[in-house]
Formats: sequence, C-alpha cells, structure tokens
Amino acid sequence: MNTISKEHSGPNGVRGIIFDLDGTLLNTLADIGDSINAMLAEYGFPGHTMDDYRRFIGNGIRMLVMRALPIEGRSSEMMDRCVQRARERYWDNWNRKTRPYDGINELIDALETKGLPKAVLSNKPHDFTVRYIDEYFKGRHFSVVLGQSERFPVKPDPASALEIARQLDLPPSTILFVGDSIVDVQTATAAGMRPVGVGWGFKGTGDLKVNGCPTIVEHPLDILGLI
Ligand SMILES: O=C(O)COP(=O)(O)O
Repeated sequence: MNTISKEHSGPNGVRGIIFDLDGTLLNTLADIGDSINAMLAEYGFPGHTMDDYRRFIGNGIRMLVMRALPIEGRSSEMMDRCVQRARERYWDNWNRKTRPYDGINELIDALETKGLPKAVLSNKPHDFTVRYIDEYFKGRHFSVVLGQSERFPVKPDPASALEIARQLDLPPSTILFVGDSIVDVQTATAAGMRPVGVGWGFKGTGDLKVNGCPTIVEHPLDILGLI
C-alpha cells in the first residue's frame, strides 16, 4: 500500500525529506573502522584511527578501501579482493557499536506525526543500507531506502536523489536533503533540492561552511523548524 501523503506541506513548502545514513542518522564509524582495520590486518597492512575513517568514509566502499590501503596495495586485483573481504568483515561486524544519534528517533517520530514522507539515500552498499534501516528503525516508516548499487552512480551524482523524488512524486525543490558531508550538499544542489548540513556527523561543520552549505543544524530536532 502506498502510504505516501502528498498533502503535507509545512509553512516553508517542504513536502519530503531525504536523509543520508552514515554520520547523519546512525553513528556507524566504529563498526566501519573496526571492519576495515580487521581486513587490513589480514593482509598485513597498517590500520588507521577512527578520525582517519571520518575522512575516508563518504564516497562508497570502493573509495573507502582505496583510501585505507597503502599505495602499493592499490592494484585493481588487490582492490577487488580487499573490497570483497571488507564487505565480509563488515557484514559480520555491522551492528556492534552502531547507534542512532541522540534525537534522531524523536525527529523521525515527529515527521511521522506530521505525515511528511521520509527517505534514505546512502553511498553505503544497498544491502547494508536496507539492513541498517530495518534493524535500527523497526516500526518506523521510510518511503524509499536507496544505497549504492549498479543502478545509479554514487552521490554526488544526483540521479539517485532524483529517483527518490520521482518515487515520492514530489518536485525536487520541495525536498530537504539532510547530510553530514559536502557530498550530500553537492548531491542536493545538483538535484535542485534544499541542502541541510548537520553538525553531529563524521565531518564537522568546517567543510560544510567552507563549501557554502546554506543551512546547518546542530541537533536533529532543529530540522522541525525548517519544514
Ligand atoms: O559509505 C559511505 O561511503 C557513506 O555512506 P553515506 O552516504 O550514508 O554517508
């Protein structure tokens, strides 16, 4: 059954919200970092700090693995093996330390009450993205959940964001796109959506400000004031 309400529109004309996943809805940093470090250790490569992973995450798993590998480990054959092994390690370690950020569940519930359709768009592989939403947001409804797959190029290409707008049957200009990284801001802008940067994620607000993100919120419930 299609539960998308086309009726809702707040005073600011917002009719839908797309959320980034890593660093926006969920703090997945430690599970990702631990998994990649475990993969690196298997191949005898040095690991990285969690702060390093804040910088490495954001452009999909292949880019993450490439950034984590030393230059001499980046042949395409080695990359393929390491990406596969990283996926396996992460599949087994995905939910040990991951938690929603404070205030996220309250925000999701408030949006639910308002009847505003919600979606998730991540550069994390699609199967992981769906698994996270199913596990951490049980009983809460997202109209569309899209992770990275063969179907669309990774963010900041706007194709996947525009596909969500199509599925929500909403004009892109009525959609808030909420994320912690400049990749999300670029995606929103390229899709003609309204970018909202968050201050609690992996990246901090410095990059968002330098790159001209027009709106930055410090707490999830601040988003309610934008719709
Ligand atoms: O896994 C990544 O590269 C980033 O995922 P995100 O798009 O949910 O931040």
